[in-house]
Amino acid sequence: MRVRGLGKRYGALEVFRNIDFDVGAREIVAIVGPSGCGKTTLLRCIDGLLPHDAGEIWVGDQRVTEPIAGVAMVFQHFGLFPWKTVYENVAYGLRMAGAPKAEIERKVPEFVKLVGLAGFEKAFPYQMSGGMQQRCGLARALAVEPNVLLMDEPFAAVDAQTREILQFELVRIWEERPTAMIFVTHSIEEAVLLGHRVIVLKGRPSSIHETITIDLPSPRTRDTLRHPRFAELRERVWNTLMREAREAEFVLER
Ligand SMILES: Nc1ncnc2c1ncn2[C@@H]1O[C@H](COP(=O)(O)OP(=O)(O)OP(=O)(O)O)[C@@H](O)[C@H]1O
Repeated sequence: MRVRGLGKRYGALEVFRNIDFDVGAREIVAIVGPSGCGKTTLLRCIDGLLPHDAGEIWVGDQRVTEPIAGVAMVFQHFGLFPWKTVYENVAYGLRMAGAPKAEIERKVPEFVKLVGLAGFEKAFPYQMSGGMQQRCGLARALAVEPNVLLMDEPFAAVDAQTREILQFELVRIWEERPTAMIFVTHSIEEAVLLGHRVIVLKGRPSSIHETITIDLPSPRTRDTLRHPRFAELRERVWNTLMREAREAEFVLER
């Protein structure tokens, strides 16, 4: 997918401008930036949920001007229907995409299993931990087999231990089902651990300040965290961000 010259404003507030980047079909691009720089807004534009004011978004040969089937989103607060079971939540995305009944019946168990929720098909969100709910959110997004998967701080609402488990689960799942992925996070460590490239947004209105290639071996594992290059790259992103953060007096999670 590609984004060219993208700009967005909310009335008088210009959020970002001149955003240009590509995401390869098997690439994870992480986006970091100070709070309020427009990361969620950018994802919602790419999802077609929000109109953009300038530029273009292309998924394959399809221009995004409204929600399209090839793009799926995983939300920070899971975005599950509380009155629907795991099975029904995962089926929902497929139903919305117009999938026939037989396909839904085949795919839901497949993707529930892929995210490690087999046996929980009949559970409701309130009966599950945050981590399990996010696995369900991931299954729902993946079941439509999107060309682009958008992740908006997907692990921010779970505890630190669960977050670490889910990060490596995501690596495992992505290795099985690679897609283009845009991963928004406040955590520099998470961006470097998961991303093949990290985009740093800055300024008001924000734009891309730097794109850092994460040349760490894949698949990423817990050993990646101890790789000397990991520390170097984390410092590089940190320094880039903190320079901006100090200027703007933002506080960032390291
Ligand atoms: N619907 C809206 N109407 C008006 N302004 C908005 C709206 N949504 C967001 N904003 C503003 O646009 C800017 C970007 O918001 P956005 O949530 O995209 O930033 P973010 O980088 O995702 O923030 P955070 O890291 O805190 O989640 C902020 O100044 C925010 O207050």
